[in-house]
Amino acid sequence: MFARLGSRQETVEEIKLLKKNELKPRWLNLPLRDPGRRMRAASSLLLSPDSFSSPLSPKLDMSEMVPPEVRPKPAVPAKPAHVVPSSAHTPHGPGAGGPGSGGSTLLGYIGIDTIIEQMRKKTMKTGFDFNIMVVGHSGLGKSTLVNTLFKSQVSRKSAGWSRDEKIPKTVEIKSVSHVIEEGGVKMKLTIIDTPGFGDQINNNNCWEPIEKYINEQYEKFLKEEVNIARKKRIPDTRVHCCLYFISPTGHSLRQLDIEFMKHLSRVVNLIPVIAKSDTLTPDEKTDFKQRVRKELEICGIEFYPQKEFDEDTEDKSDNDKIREAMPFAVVGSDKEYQVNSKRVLGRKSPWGVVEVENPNHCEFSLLRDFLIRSHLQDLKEVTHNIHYETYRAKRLNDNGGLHPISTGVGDTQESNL
Ligand SMILES: Nc1nc2c(ncn2[C@@H]2O[C@H](COP(=O)(O)OP(=O)(O)OP(=O)(O)O)[C@@H](O)[C@H]2O)c(=O)[nH]1
Repeated sequence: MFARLGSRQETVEEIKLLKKNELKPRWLNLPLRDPGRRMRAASSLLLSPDSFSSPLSPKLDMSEMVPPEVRPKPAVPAKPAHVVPSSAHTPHGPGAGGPGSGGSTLLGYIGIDTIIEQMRKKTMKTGFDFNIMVVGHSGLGKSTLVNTLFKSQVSRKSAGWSRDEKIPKTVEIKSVSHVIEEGGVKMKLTIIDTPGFGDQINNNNCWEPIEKYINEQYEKFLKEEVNIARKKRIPDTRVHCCLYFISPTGHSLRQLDIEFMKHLSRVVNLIPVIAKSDTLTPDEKTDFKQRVRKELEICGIEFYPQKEFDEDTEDKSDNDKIREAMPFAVVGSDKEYQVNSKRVLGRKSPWGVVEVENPNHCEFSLLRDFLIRSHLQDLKEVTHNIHYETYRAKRLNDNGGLHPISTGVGDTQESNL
C-alpha cells in the first residue's frame, strides 16, 4: 500500500506536479466531512500560537516572510466571476445555455479572490515556525553567526550570560526558541546549536547524534499526525535548514566534512558556508569557493536549493545564480563599530573594520537575504514535502504501521524561553 509513496524520486515528481497544478495536494483528497483535518493539512506550515514571548530584533523586515501568495496586493477592481466549463466537450456548442448545458456564464462578483486576504490575516494571527541548525568544526563561529543573522543573542541565550562575555563552548545539542515579531508577523525561531566536532581522537560516525536529532523531530511530528485526537496545530520542531560551517583552510574539504555533509544532505536542507572568511584574501576566497563547489559535485553532495526541485525555468535561472555563488563566505560578529559616522556590525583588524553587512567585504547579507527574505517558505516546504515525506513513507513502510522505534528521545536537551 505504501509502495507508491516509498521513493524520494516519486515524492519529488509529485511535488513537481503539485507545483504545476497538475495534481491536487494530498490534503484536497481528504474527505470534506473532515474539514478540520483538511484545514490542518493545508496549514501544516503554520505554527502553534502558544508559547509566544518577548519580541526581538526590530530591524528585520518580517513582513517579507509572509508567503508571497498571502502578501497584501494593491487593490484591483473586482471582476465578475466566470464559470469555466468542467469539460471542453459541450454538446450544443458554446453559449448554448439552458439547464445542464455547462457553457460559460457571466456571474456577478462572488469574492473568491478574498481568499488571499483571508490567508494573510490567518498567517499574521498564527505566525509560523522556523528552525535552523548550525553544524561544523569547533570554534568556527557558529553561535556568533546565528546571533549576527538575527541581530540578537538568539543562540545559547541564558539568564547568566551577558553580551560582553565570551560565548561559551557548545557541549551538547541544544535548542533555544524565541518569538520575533515584525510588521505584525510573528516567527517562532528555534536555533539548534550543536557541539563543534573534530576535537575527539576518534571522529568516526560523529554525525550520528545530529542525524538522530533530525530524525527524532520527524518522528515527533509523525506521532502527532497519526494521533486520533490531534492537536489543532502540530508543533513543528523539524529542522528546516542546516548551516554547515566549512573551515577557511583555502585548501580542500576535509574527509570528515565530506562524510558529514553526505549524511546530512539526505535528511535535511543543507546549506554550506565558509566560516570566518575575513581570514582569506579575496583571491583565496574565490579559489576556495570554486574548489569546494567542485568537490561537493564530485562527491554527489546535494545542497539546498537542490536542482531537482526547481519548479520552472525562471526558478531554475534564479536558483542557478544562487548555486553559483555558494558556499557563501561569511563573517560573524556581534560587536558594533563606528564607520563613516554609522554604527556597523563588524570585526576589527589591523587593516580596518570588516563590515559584516557590506557585500564588498563578505557574503553575510547574501546568506541572510537568501535564508530569510527569499527562500524561507521554500525551505519549510521542501522540509515538509520531501525530507519529512521520505522519512514518513520509509517509517510506515519498514514497520508495517507505526510501532515505536528507539529514537533516543531524551538524549537531547530542549529549552524554550
Ligand atoms: N575572525 C573571525 N572570528 C570569528 C568569526 N565568528 C566568530 N569568531 C570568533 O571565533 C570564536 C568562536 O566563536 P563561536 O561562535 O563560539 O564558535 P562556535 O563554532 O559556536 O564554537 P563551538 O561552540 O566550540 O562549536 C570567538 O572568539 C568568536 O569571536 C568570524 O567570522 N571571523
